[in-house]
Amino acid sequence: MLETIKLSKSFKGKKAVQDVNLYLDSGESVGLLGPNGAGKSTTISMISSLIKPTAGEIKLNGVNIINNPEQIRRILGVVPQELALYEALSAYENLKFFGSIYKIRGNELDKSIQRALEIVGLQDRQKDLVKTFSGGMKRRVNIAAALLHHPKILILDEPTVGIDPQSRNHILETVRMLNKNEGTTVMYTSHYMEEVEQLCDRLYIMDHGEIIASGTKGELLSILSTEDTIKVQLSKMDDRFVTQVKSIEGVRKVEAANTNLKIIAKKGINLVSELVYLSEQHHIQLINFHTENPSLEDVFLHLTGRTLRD
Ligand SMILES: Nc1ncnc2c1ncn2[C@@H]1O[C@H](COP(=O)(O)OP(=O)(O)OP(=O)(O)O)[C@@H](O)[C@H]1O
Repeated sequence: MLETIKLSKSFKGKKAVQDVNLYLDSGESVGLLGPNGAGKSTTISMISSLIKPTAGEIKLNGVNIINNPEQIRRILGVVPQELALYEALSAYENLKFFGSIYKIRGNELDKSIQRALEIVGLQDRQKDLVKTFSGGMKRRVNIAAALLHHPKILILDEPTVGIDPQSRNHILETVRMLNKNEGTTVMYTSHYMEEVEQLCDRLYIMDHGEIIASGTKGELLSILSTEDTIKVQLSKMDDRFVTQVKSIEGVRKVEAANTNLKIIAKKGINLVSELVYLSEQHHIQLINFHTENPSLEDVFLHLTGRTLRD
């Protein structure tokens, strides 16, 4: 349905997005995951025709639409990261304004607004001024605005950043419902691994402007099929101990937080005896020790050497 080929963008010579190839099939829910500054918003802005790529193509059903953005605007709903609402107007009035941008008018506009408000669960607050809304409710109005023209594809740019858990769950539920029940194709960017795990059939992992991995959750996890993730709780933390753990043969990464260690190591190495030996030397007790199934966070750590929120 939608495809980017070697999509790239530089700002004043600095590369923000480079050679991004991704596709979106009809009815899919696809996640774009990456830390701050990875290039997610820039990629989405190019797909939404808000900014022009420096190079590359964006194809809608096989046709390059970079110089013909009207085609994609008709079928695309975009929920940007920044809120774009008039605080002094009611939710209904805000949506009326957005509807006029899409050139929807009269009875049809009213029906579209009521449907969108129902989807985001704000029908009973439609007459209230936006300035009385919580951050999460404002974001839900933003989502409603993107739904007014019944888009086939919905792109959401980190829609749950900085909002209360209740609104967050509401938004996740709304996106899931639109995708599963209404057949809306979804592209969802986030740096919350658990959100894309819950919502998305397929993922792209982005870092420093490039796609560094893609696939279903299972496919991405299989990248780590040669590694174990071991969590250890210590009686106290000691930097010299951590340094020595890092140097054990087969240990690939060690993360320390408070008195806990997360160790990623080659499958099959005898880590227990090494840890027991080192902990005795440093007068540290091993309080707890268990091997975990790897998560997508671990895949990201493996690929980049950093955690998603570094
Ligand atoms: N208008 C701009 N002018 C200059 N540099 C920009 C502009 N927009 C983005 N960048 C740079 O491009 C890179 C990618 O930014 P982008 O906002 O796309 O990342 P992101 O993955 O969406 O991060 P975030 O989660 O923080 O929004 C960053 O280094 C950013 O500073």
